Amino acid sequence: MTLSLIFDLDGTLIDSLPDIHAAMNRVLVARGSAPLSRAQVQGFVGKGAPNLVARCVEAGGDAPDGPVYAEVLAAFLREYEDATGLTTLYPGVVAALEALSRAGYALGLCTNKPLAPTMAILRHLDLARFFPVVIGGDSLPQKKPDPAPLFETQRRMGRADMIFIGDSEVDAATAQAAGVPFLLYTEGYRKGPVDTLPHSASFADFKDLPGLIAQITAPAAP
Ligand SMILES: O=C(O)COP(=O)(O)O
Ligand SMILES: [Mg+2]
Repeated sequence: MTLSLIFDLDGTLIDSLPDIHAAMNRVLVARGSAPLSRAQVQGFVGKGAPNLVARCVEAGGDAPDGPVYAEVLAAFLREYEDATGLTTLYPGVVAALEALSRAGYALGLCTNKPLAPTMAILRHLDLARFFPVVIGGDSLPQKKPDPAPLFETQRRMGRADMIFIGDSEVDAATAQAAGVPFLLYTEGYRKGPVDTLPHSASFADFKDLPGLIAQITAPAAP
């Protein structure tokens, strides 16, 4: 078995939005700015913490690249680094990861979330044991949708082929740029309809994932 299964994190394995939203609002309110709604913050998740902060600062009427941005980014990274209490696993994730590792697939993680909070949440939810290779949003100069983080995850895993599994437009674009199959989890933070994202197959329940992967990797009938 030479296949790597590389997973996105936010909106794919975990519902981290409640912690991201709460941490961001603690920072904004402490500065005297208005808090943002959960829907607003959800719309800004996917391209990493610097983009999230730029969009939140902009929503409050400040320049997305000025001194307010720099202060809010530093404060958010501090505030979010170990914010795990409101984050939950999507149903069936652990059983699916156990089944896939038992089946011999190598599992890796490629997220735009910075590495420190990524490792904190993986440990908190006991997911770290599944992922010997983890690439975060600040591990390389490039972030998804640049394919470089995906290729680096695969390189460190030392396997020839990969399937990428994620929830968002950014993940679909990353897989497309890398030229690899993409499985779309439909219950995460996607912005548009499922059929607007290029994908090989989609699933709404992790109990269906092992079967879907077996189907995709099965040799074609003669
Ligand atoms: O932190 C983000 O913006 C998104 O993280 P993800 O790549 O795990 O979805
Ligand atoms: Mg995601």
